[in-house]
Amino acid sequence: MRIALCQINPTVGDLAGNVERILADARRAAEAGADLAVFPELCVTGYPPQDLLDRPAFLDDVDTAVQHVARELPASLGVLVGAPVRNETPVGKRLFNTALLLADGDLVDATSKTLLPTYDVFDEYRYFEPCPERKVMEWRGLRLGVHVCEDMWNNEDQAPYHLYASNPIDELAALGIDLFVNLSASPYAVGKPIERRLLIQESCREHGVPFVYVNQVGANTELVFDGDSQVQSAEGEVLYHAPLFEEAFSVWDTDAPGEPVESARLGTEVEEVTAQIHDALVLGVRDYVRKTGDGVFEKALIGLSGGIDSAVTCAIAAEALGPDRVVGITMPSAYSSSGSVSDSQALAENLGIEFHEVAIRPAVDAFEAMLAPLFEGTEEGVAEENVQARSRGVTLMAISNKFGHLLLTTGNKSEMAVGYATLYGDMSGGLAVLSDVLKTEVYRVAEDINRRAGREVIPRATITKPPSAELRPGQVDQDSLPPYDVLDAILVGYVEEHLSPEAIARETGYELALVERIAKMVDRNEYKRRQAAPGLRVTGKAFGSGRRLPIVMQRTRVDAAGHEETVEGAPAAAGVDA
Ligand SMILES: Nc1ncnc2c1ncn2[C@@H]1O[C@H](COP(=O)(O)OP(=O)(O)OC[C@H]2O[C@@H]([n+]3cccc(C(=O)O)c3)[C@H](O)[C@@H]2O)[C@@H](O)[C@H]1O
Ligand SMILES: Nc1ncnc2c1ncn2[C@@H]1O[C@H](COP(=O)(O)OP(=O)(O)OP(=O)(O)O)[C@@H](O)[C@H]1O
Ligand SMILES: NC(=O)CC[C@H](N)C(=O)O
Repeated sequence: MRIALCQINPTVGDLAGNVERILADARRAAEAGADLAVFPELCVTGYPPQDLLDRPAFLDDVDTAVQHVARELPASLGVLVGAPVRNETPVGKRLFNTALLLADGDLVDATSKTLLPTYDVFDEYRYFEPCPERKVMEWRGLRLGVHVCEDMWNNEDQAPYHLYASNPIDELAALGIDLFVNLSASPYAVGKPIERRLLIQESCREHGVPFVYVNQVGANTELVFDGDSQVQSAEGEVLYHAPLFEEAFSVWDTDAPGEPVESARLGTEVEEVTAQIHDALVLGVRDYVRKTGDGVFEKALIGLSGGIDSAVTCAIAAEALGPDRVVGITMPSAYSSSGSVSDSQALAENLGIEFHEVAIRPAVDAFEAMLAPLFEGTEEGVAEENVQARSRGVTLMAISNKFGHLLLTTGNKSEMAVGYATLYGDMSGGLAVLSDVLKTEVYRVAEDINRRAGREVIPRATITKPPSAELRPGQVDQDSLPPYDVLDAILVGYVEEHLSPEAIARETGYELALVERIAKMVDRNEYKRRQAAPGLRVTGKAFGSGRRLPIVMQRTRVDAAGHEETVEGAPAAAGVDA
């Protein structure tokens, strides 16, 4: 049997567009002599459809879209597509997350997802009822073990579960199948390609059954899907591997399976991981701009400080959209270094983007004069510093409003973790490009950008200067933060691995007092992150919908002797110098 792997990029809610994409690949599959075309999980709606699934009219439209796909398919081609299907019984959640086998105008067979991920960014049990039974789909004489995404992920590393009670892979194999077929919508995170590779390999080897895996590609809001569709032999050798971060189409023949191919871009080396992060961010920006509204965003807008974060954000935007669709604005204040303008200008020239200078001094002076009577007798401090960041925010949002540009925010994960950003200042904007990229990784992405270009795109001075908010004379980030390699190691433990300060101090060897101070900053700045622009997720634990912590909390505990101990307080107002 010839099987087409259709790694398409659906847009959430775009039923007409998604149907068109499915039919285009179905026609291609038929032309290539395929018997079956496999598409990703929920490809008719795009993943994740979230609460669109609560709208009856949307579900009616999905049914119509599926019928249309079936009707318009090339004759005798079978397609496996993912769509939500109503649960007609009166018990349980109202929908199933289903893989539909369509051919010749009809629904031939269907099977639904059993393991519904409900952790991190996934919320499937909110909508779907788990499928209680396993079945084999027969097509063109082959017994197919069709299942949906998480159904193949019954491994102990899946937070926050131990093993699921059911194991669809083992259960399908026990029914006697010729081939596993997985329809996925599995977002990228550092480490994911290698994890998938090994998981599929384990299933193949354990059961002696080959595996066809088809994943969605493209970005939908914060999630970036890398694709990574593949075929593995019964021995767990890779026979086909789709390119990451782009649409792909390929036909694989079960009767002529071919030789093992090179395992490319697994992300086992640091440079590979950095390159993957870079590609994920580029795709994330491109698809956000392309898929939001009615193509409202002709251009992206970035405040250029001469620093590393705005430079990397800008270079990614230029790659995603083309340099003619990116606008950089430098906005010097009284405390800006001369490099803030010249390095920004050099970056703009290197990228070939539109570039303007708007001095914020008149605005800052005006605010100071306006507030002088009220602030009389007080010491200068964060309030005055933040007026600068906010004057820049107002300026950028004015430009955004006037020309309809999308303002990109530049804060990285390290800064967003500890609240090192100004609300309604540099946090103004619609999409946070780097908010899941630690500062130490931002430097690696900058080097990667220059390496790929084979020239200096990000100016060397931008990479080597000490990071500074430039909100007061001589300020550098390290006045109030530990060096970024130290900070990032602590943040990985606290944010990504959920470790206690004590465990982090033990593991890293850093002083407990330092680790506790950072942990406290992370906790206290939850309110800021809740108001932040959505960010592109590239790690297993990003700020955003996959990390839900209370804003209002007091962390206390009782020691063994029954005494109350304050662990971390969360007073009503706290800046970064907690
Ligand atoms: N729990 C809570 N719930 C709701 N609101 C809360 C709150 N705690 C404080 N607030 C409010 O938040 C305000 C404080 O937040 P905010 O006004 O942003 O100000 P804040 O966090 O105090 O200051 C911003 C800090 O970020 C640094 N910064 C700024 C800009 C760029 C960079 C950089 O290098 O990238 C660094 C800057 O040096 C400064 O230390 C308080 O005045 C209060 O109104
Ligand atoms: N002089 C400036 N001109 C234009 N934009 C600025 C300027 N200063 C700050 N910004 C904007 O505010 C963001 C936060 O800047 P800041 O310099 O305070 O911190 P940062 O996190 O070190 O960022 P960067 O590495 O980009 O400098 C910048 O990324 C930039 O978008
Ligand atoms: N859509 C899904 O079921 C995704 C969950 C899965 N573990 C993944 O990320 O690959």
